[in-house]
Amino acid sequence: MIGPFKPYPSPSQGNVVLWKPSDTAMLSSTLWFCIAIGQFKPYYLSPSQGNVVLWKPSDTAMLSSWIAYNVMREAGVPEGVINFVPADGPTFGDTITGSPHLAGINFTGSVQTFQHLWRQVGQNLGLYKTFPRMVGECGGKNYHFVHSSADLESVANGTIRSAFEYGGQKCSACSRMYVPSSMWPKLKDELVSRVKEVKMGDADDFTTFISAVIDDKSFGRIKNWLDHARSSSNLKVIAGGNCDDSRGYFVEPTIIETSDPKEKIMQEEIFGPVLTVYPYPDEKYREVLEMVNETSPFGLTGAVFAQDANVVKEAHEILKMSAGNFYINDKSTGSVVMQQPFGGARLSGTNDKAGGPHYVLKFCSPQAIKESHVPLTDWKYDNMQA
Ligand SMILES: NC(=O)c1ccc[n+]([C@@H]2O[C@H](COP(=O)([O-])OP(=O)(O)OC[C@H]3O[C@@H](n4cnc5c(N)ncnc54)[C@H](O)[C@@H]3O)[C@@H](O)[C@H]2O)c1
Ligand SMILES: N[C@@H](CCC=O)C(=O)O
Repeated sequence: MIGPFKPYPSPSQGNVVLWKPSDTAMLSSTLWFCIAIGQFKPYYLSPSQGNVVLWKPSDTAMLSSWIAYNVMREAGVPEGVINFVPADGPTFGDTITGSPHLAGINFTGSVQTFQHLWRQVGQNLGLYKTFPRMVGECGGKNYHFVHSSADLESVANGTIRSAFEYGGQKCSACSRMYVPSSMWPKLKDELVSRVKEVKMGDADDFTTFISAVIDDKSFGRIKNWLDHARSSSNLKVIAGGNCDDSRGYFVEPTIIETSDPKEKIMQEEIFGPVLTVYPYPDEKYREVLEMVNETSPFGLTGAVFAQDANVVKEAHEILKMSAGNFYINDKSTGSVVMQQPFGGARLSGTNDKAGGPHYVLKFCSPQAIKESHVPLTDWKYDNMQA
C-alpha cells in the first residue's frame, strides 16, 4: 500500500490512558501532551517492504493450506517470500521465538497458545534484532441479540447459518443467543424445524450443510459440553444433542435452552455446532444488553436483530466494546476480505483487522524522510538573535 493512510478515530473509542512521564522530564511532557492531542498525521509506506514469511499451517488443516499456498505461487508470489513449513507446533514455536531474526508473529488459534508465544517472546527480548510485532486472532463467544421488533425469519435463517455452518468451527460462529420471551415459542419452532432439514455428511457432497468436526480432541471437547447440557438442571436440549465417532467425528447441530444467562455454556468458547439460547423478559432488554456485554471474556463478533432504529442505536452503543465485527440484522459471521476487515478485541486477539490497511501497517517499518533544498546557513535559531 502506497500513499496516505487516513486514520478514522471514532469519538467513542473510550480509551483511557495513563501517561507516566519520565521523572526528569515532567514539565516538557505536559507541554507535549497538549501539542500532540488532535494532531495525528498520515503515514507513508514504502513499496519495498521485503518481509519474508514462514507459514506454519495447522496440523489438522494441512491440505487446504497447501492448496492455498500453491494458488499464491501460481498467481506470481515469488519463491522464498512465503515459505510453507509444516511442523509440530511447540517445536516450531520454540525455534522461531529462539531466533534473533524473529521480526513478528501472526498467530491464529487459541488464547492459551498465543499467550504462550507472547510469553516466550517476552523472555527472549534481549535476543532479537528488532521488537517482534505480535498479532493474534483467537477465540470468540459470539452472540445474536434479538429484540421484539426483529424480523423473525431473518433471525432464524441467520442463526442456523452462523451457528452451524462449518460445524460451528469458526471463530465467528454464533454460540449464544438472547431472545425475548414473547418471540421464543415461535422462533424455537422455526429453528427446530430448520435443524431437522440440515443435512449432515460428506463434505464432498455439495448438498451437505454440516460435516464432521476436525479431530478426536475437538469431538471429545464438544461431547463434554453435550454431557454437561444433559446433566445440568438449568439447561434443556431442544434439538440435536447426539454425536457419533464410529466413522468420522460427527456432532449433531444442537440447540440448548438455558434459564441461567451466566451459565458457563454462555461464557466459554465451544468451537462446535452448539447454540445456547436465553429467553429474556421483553421489557428487560436494556439490562440484557448490558449482560451480553459483560458475560464473556471475548470480543470477536456479535449481531443485533431489531427493526426499531432506536434499539439498534442503543444496542450498538452498549455493545461497542463487545465485538470487533458487529452486525445489524445479519448473522455474526462471514466477513468478506477487503470489504469487512476482520478481528476482535478483549481475549479474541489484538484486533489488527485482517483484510484492512491497519494490518499491513503492523508489519511495516515506516521510514520518514526529510530532504532540505536550501543550504544550512546558520546554527543559531532566530529566537536566539539579540
Ligand atoms: N480470530 C480468528 O480470526 C480465528 C480464526 C480461526 C480460528 N480461531 C481460533 O482458533 C482456535 C482453534 O484453533 P486450534 O484449536 O487449532 O488452536 P491451537 O492454539 O491449538 O493451535 C493453533 C496453531 O498453533 C500451533 N501451535 C500449538 N502450540 C504451539 C506453540 N507452542 N508454538 C507455536 N505454535 C503452536 C498449532 O500447531 C496450530 O497450528 C479457536 O479458539 C478459534 O476461535 C480464531
Ligand atoms: N471472514 C471470516 C473469518 C473467520 C475466521 O477466520 C468470518 O467472519 O466468518
